[in-house]
Amino acid sequence: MADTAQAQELVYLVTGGCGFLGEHVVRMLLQREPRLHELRVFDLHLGPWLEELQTGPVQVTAIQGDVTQAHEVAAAVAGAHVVIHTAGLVDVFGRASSETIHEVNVQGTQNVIDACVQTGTQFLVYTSSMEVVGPNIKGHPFYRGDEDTPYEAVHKHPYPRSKALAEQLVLEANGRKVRGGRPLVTCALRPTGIYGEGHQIMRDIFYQGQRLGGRLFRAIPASVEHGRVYVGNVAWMHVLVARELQQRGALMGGQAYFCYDSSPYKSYEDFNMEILGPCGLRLVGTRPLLPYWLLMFLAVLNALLQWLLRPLLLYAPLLNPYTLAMANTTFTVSTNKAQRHFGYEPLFSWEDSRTRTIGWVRAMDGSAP
Ligand SMILES: NC(=O)C1=CN([C@@H]2O[C@H](COP(=O)(O)OP(=O)(O)OC[C@H]3O[C@@H](n4cnc5c(N)ncnc54)[C@H](O)[C@@H]3O)[C@@H](O)[C@H]2O)C=CC1
Ligand SMILES: C[C@H](CCCC(C)(C)O)[C@H]1CC[C@H]2[C@@H]3[C@H](O)CC4=CC(=O)CC[C@]4(C)[C@H]3CC[C@]12C
Repeated sequence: MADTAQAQELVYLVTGGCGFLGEHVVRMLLQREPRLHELRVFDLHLGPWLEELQTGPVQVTAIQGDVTQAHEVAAAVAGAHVVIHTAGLVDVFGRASSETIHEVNVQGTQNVIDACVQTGTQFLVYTSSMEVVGPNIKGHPFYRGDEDTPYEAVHKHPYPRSKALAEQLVLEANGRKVRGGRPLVTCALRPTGIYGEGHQIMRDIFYQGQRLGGRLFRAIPASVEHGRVYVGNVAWMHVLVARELQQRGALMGGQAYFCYDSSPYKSYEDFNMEILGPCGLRLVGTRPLLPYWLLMFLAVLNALLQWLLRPLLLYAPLLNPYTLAMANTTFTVSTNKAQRHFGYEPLFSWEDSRTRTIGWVRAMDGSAP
């Protein structure tokens, strides 16, 4: 818990604070932000675990609310010094309509910016995504790139399009005068594929492997590298950015930073096996068992089935043309911008990150739905 010897004066708001990343940000703030007086956790769905946080020295205020409702956002933001905006609709599987994704990710973000301006909150950290850059639908590799690497970003899918628009809104809002006359200071963090305790897709793939008798079948060439970053390090980066933005606004305001750590560069499936292998799963095949054209055919079939079945039920498998293209395109980051601008070093080594995630998966063993 926070070091109570330091003055506890700050009020933070975390939107989406009950999500996968949001929960880690909330817990990290309580452990590593000694100046915290009140932590507001805003989410559409509040988690029961918030109850156990009420006993510490920091006042934890749970706010059930919707970022698409401007008045709810303004009420939550009023009086906060810092907003960490992680709330978002993460959907690349066709569960939600493109209008809903836009409403939550873009209009929701605009509401957060407006609320900061109206109520006088000066510091805003936005959880963006690697997807604001790529991979693009042309399959161009982004190999060990940084924030300045030129890349043809083409956003056809509603999720990356919404994240790119929202990031642009946040970065362009830097410098706007908030109530009281001070400038708004904003920045954006761009995680690559996050993994760690609570990762829903890892959970789904683990259960899928168990149903298949402890096996997964290789679909992606091992040569395709996919950037991954541990959730604890992403949360730590948010805490650090929020703190340093208050001191180094001139340097950091209006900037975007990739989230990175020492997790190895591997294909999506080989990386998952670093975690799922020690949990009893095996990846069958050194090469994809099905040719790419057949996988694409199945992906298109899934998309067609999704469309046909929509009036009756929601069919949203992992494989669709977009996820196949993503998994098949190299996208890895190599940068030290966060270290240069605000002294970021990963809090968790790769070994720690892996061990913690393996422990979480093992604890699920036997509880398959
Ligand atoms: N999971 C990943 O690999 C990556 C995630 N991100 C970004 O990180 C952020 C958090 O993502 P995750 O934790 O993975 O997703 P998540 O789905 O676990 O968390 C999102 C949270 O936002 C809340 N939320 C959704 N709509 C809301 C609304 N209208 N009003 C209030 N709250 C709402 C949800 O209830 C949920 O608790 C998102 O902005 C996402 O775009 C970025 C890069 C990678
Ligand atoms: C689900 C995909 C893997 C499917 C493998 C297949 C086709 C054989 O069944 C995942 C591959 C890449 C993932 C995405 C990537 O890590 C970047 C992301 C960033 C975000 O902001 C949100 C999550 C995601 C879109 C992530 C989603 C799962 C994959 C598409």
